[in-house]
Amino acid sequence: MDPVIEVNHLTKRYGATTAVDELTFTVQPGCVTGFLGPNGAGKSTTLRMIIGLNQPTSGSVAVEGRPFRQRPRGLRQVGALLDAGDVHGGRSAAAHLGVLARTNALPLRRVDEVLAEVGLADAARRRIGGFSLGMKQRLGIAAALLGDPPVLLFDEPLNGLDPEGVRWVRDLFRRLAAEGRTVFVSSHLMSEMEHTADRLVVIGRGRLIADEPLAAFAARSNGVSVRVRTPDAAALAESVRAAGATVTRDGADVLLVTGLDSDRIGDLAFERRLRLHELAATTASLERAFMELTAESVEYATAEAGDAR
Ligand SMILES: Nc1ncnc2c1ncn2[C@@H]1O[C@H](COP(=O)(O)OP(=O)(O)OP(=O)(O)O)[C@@H](O)[C@H]1O
Repeated sequence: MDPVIEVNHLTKRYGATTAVDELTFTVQPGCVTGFLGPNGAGKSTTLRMIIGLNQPTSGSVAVEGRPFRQRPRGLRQVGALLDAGDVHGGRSAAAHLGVLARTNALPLRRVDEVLAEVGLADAARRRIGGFSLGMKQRLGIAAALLGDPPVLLFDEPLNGLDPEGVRWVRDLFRRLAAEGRTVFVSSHLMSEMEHTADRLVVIGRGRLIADEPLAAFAARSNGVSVRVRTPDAAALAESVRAAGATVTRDGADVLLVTGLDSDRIGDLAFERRLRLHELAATTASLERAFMELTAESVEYATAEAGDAR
């Protein structure tokens, strides 16, 4: 499938600060892509350039093959939640969305539809000023959905949501992706992305660190482990060792495997007709992969700054 968002050698400088540095990646439709990086890595700046709110210093961005324009059909092409706090507190939720619908030539019935979709139907007439951060996030998501767009960008959408809200957002993103839309979601926390994203674009200091499926990202890190529960532990341990992995036994039926990803372990078990009762990359290892890889980028950036002197 053709990529929907194409970021090509994108660079943004603010004076001496290079916020985004020669970034190149693509985002595909039909899946949730996480845009991950530590604070200040350049995620918001990149998202703003994708929708034309910031101009690149150099490089380019295309959405569905050409630079994105807000008008005339912007909200029908791309919906974005960039800053949930950036709303007029004196307006009601319905009035806020009503203004957006009118100024973008969208049918007013969409206002009630999206408010219902994000669970704010009962709060439609309340002033936004009295909303919790979680409700503002829901309202921002409603605004992104207003034009029923094929492309959706969300900057830190899980901020301020309670656990029920987080689950709801994850389900919503999955559904939007299953409908064939392009869903690009930023976060600075791997723990938020590991149950949300299918693919990851990871950046550090404005530079690309990884662009791959979540499982491949986990497997790249040294020391990443996959937890396997199997009644055939001894036989499976032998097979994965033979394939080059390191195995630690954790009780009678649990193996912790490093050096092979879960896809490969599952395939090996299938080939040897060994039973798997559980197969999961461990949470800590994904977080560790992220920390290791972003730490490397920081060292790299520092070394390079030294070279330039
Ligand atoms: N308008 C601006 N003027 C000057 N510097 C800026 C501006 N916007 C961003 N920056 C700088 O660019 C870098 C990247 O910022 P950006 O907000 O894009 O990062 P981020 O990954 O979204 O981080 P966070 O998760 O903290 O929002 C930071 O060093 C930031 O201070």
